[in-house]
Amino acid sequence: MNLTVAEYAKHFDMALHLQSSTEEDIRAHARAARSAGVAACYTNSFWTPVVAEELRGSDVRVGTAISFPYGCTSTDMKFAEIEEGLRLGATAVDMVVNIGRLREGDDEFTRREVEGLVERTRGTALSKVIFEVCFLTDEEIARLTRICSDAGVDYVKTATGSQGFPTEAQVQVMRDNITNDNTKLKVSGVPRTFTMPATLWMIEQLGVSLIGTRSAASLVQQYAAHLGTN
Ligand SMILES: O=C[C@H](O)COP(=O)(O)O
Repeated sequence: MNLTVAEYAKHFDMALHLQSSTEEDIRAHARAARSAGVAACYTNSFWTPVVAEELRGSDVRVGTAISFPYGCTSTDMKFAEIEEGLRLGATAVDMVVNIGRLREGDDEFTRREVEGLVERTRGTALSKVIFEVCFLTDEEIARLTRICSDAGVDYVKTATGSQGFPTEAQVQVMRDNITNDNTKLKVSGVPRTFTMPATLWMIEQLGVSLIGTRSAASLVQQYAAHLGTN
């Protein structure tokens, strides 16, 4: 594929979702994301205005995470959190689905949440739905992927990074159940020790469009060094 460093960087969403983060931690995270030239810089929604301020004038999207990490706040709370995030400058919105309702087979409930995200973000921000595949069967992963893709979600996303790691087989189930060209694949929740060559394999062989990780800036540096030695 021979990606340039800038092209490689745009395959990353850099995320910092730690309860202990101070405002200075968040500002440093946003500055590092800006300097690395990643696709988006994510935090929990409280920090959205701070990230928006740090990223002003750059092409790095302001990412906000909704009902993160458990996904079990009420639907109205999720929608209010999305609307506030957009008002405060978010240009990419990742929402965790209600895993329990999905496992119960309540597709109508799931569809309503997912469609609510798409309606609110359309034309303003990218929409991404977070699954937490470690809790789901392949059938549930396939069903949720189809619901998201049919609803017009921009990205289906494997995990929050706070629970189990997604497997390659689970990523393939997601990829194989995307129903149209508009929905892409974001892999996150991968082991924090994963390597730059592993990210290239995900992008080039597994059909992954975005990788969500706190390690994004370091991976971009590793890729630049790798190109420098080739
Ligand atoms: O949204 C989730 C994050 O991209 C996960 O990143 P992390 O596993 O490095 O915390």
